[in-house]
Amino acid sequence: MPKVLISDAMDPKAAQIFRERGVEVDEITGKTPDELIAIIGDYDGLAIRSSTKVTKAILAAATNLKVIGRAGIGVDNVDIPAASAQGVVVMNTPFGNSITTAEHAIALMFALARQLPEADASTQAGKWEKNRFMGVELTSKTLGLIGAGNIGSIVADRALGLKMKVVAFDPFLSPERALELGIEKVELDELLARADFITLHTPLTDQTRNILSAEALAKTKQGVRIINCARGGLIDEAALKAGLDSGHIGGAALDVFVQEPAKESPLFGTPNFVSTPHLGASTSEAQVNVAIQVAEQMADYLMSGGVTNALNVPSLSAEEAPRLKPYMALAEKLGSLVGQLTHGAIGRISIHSEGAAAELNQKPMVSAVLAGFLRTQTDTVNMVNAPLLAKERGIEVREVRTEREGDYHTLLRVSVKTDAGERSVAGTLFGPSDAVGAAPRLVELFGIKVEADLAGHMLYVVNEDAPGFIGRLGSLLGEQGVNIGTFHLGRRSAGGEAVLLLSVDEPVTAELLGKVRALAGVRTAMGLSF
Ligand SMILES: NC(=O)C1=CN([C@@H]2O[C@H](COP(=O)(O)OP(=O)(O)OC[C@H]3O[C@@H](n4cnc5c(N)ncnc54)[C@H](O)[C@@H]3O)[C@@H](O)[C@H]2O)C=CC1
Ligand SMILES: O=C(O)CCC(=O)C(=O)O
Repeated sequence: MPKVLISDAMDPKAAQIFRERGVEVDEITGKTPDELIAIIGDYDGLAIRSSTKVTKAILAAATNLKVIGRAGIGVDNVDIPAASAQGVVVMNTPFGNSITTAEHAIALMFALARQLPEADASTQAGKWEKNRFMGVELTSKTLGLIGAGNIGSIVADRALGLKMKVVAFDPFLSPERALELGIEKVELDELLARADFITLHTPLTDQTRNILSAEALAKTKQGVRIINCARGGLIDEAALKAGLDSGHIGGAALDVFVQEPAKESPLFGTPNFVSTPHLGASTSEAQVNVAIQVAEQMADYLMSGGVTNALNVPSLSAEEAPRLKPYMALAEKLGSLVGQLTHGAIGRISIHSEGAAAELNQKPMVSAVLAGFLRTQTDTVNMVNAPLLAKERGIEVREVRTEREGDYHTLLRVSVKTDAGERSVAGTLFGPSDAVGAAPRLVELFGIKVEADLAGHMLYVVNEDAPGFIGRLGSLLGEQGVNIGTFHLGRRSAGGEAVLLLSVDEPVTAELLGKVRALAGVRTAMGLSF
């Protein structure tokens, strides 16, 4: 039974769903990195929010880990390249807390417009300072949106409802989408010059880090009010403090900080500064949503191989997974076969699906071919890191589909291009037509028709097609005490090149290969394993 660790506070629904789905679950929160390193080796899955930092060191200790599930959106607390290199799937729940976070941004905008936190503190201190707290209306003001994705577009919708004008800077926002949202797409400098309020809704990336730098803040309108419910690091906090102190910035509200938890900050105590402790996603509705979603996604993956909302591997629904399973087995075997039979640098791998195979999700099959191929070179490859490793090795990967059926109802062909030219192998599935339960079968090897199961240990021989050869080989194997399980034969033309694929009970030894190669008519002989 797979085992999951929930290492951050999460709605109890998550643990309930894991158990209902047959996944064992431990909830152990508040561990230090070293304490986590000591226990993580026991788990197949790790469910987190933002507190657990999944570093390289933690991943190195996570020898059984298959999936990390983030109950939320931002995954900047996970070392995704390290997870991918280790073959660990990283998933998030992209929509479960968007409304809640957008509402928090709107709440903070109101808090700034009417100085609510300071007015509250003053009133409860018995001061009744009616003249001190003069606010501004939101109606007709311009809201500058940096990032108009899921959360940004909900903020825009709410702001339009408040009769604000919304301008947005987002290089990936299409003009059609801007029109649909009823907002104006602008460049960053124009947004800075026009906005009365600025709200940030981008991930923290190399491009967005310090997007509100000292220089950018200097371009903002006098009295601008700034809200950040996305990530610390998007705003230069020292420059923000200087802008608030000088009065150029009329107010700032931060839910997120460069250093979290933010137990101290030069910004604390600054007039017109409002803060919350990364509460953007903290509503009961959002927490139930993300807990249910993360547990369902992780359980799907651990129990049936379904992949949803993964950031480092193509999606594969739990319904698709059983249909694709035999194809992935076929793809992996074909990849492994070409990997074992090909020597020298590979420039390109092409994966061509024909007939029924072409109607399926190709990405998992491509990953399986690459994993099978690369496993002949490295032990640390799997479906998750195979595309990455192929890229690192400079292998171009091509995907071709032909929906029309050829000789077979369904076919996968894997071709590799090396300095010596391009060669291909092809396989099909035998068995039920919906593929569930069907068995992989090799049908073509380097242009020669041959029918073989690729399983266990095999002897591969290329020889000249001449009378007596099979007898000589059979006698040799008998003398060497090698038991033949299955025997498959194919030839390019009568008297031309022939291939033999024999399944044998034990791995083919170097000594046996030497003797086979010494037989008259043998061009190549190799041992294969699947
Ligand atoms: N405070 C909190 O508790 C929460 C914070 N978040 C944060 O909010 C962020 C946004 O979430 P979503 O809207 O769901 O993400 P999203 O991926 O739907 O939207 C992000 C938008 O940022 C845009 N973007 C990317 N690079 C940009 C750049 N250089 N300049 C301008 N725009 C750029 C993208 O095109 C995209 O439209 C998350 O990455 C997460 O860090 C999310 C949930 C809760
Ligand atoms: O889990 C949380 O409280 C934080 C949510 C968040 O920052 C996110 O989903 O990106």
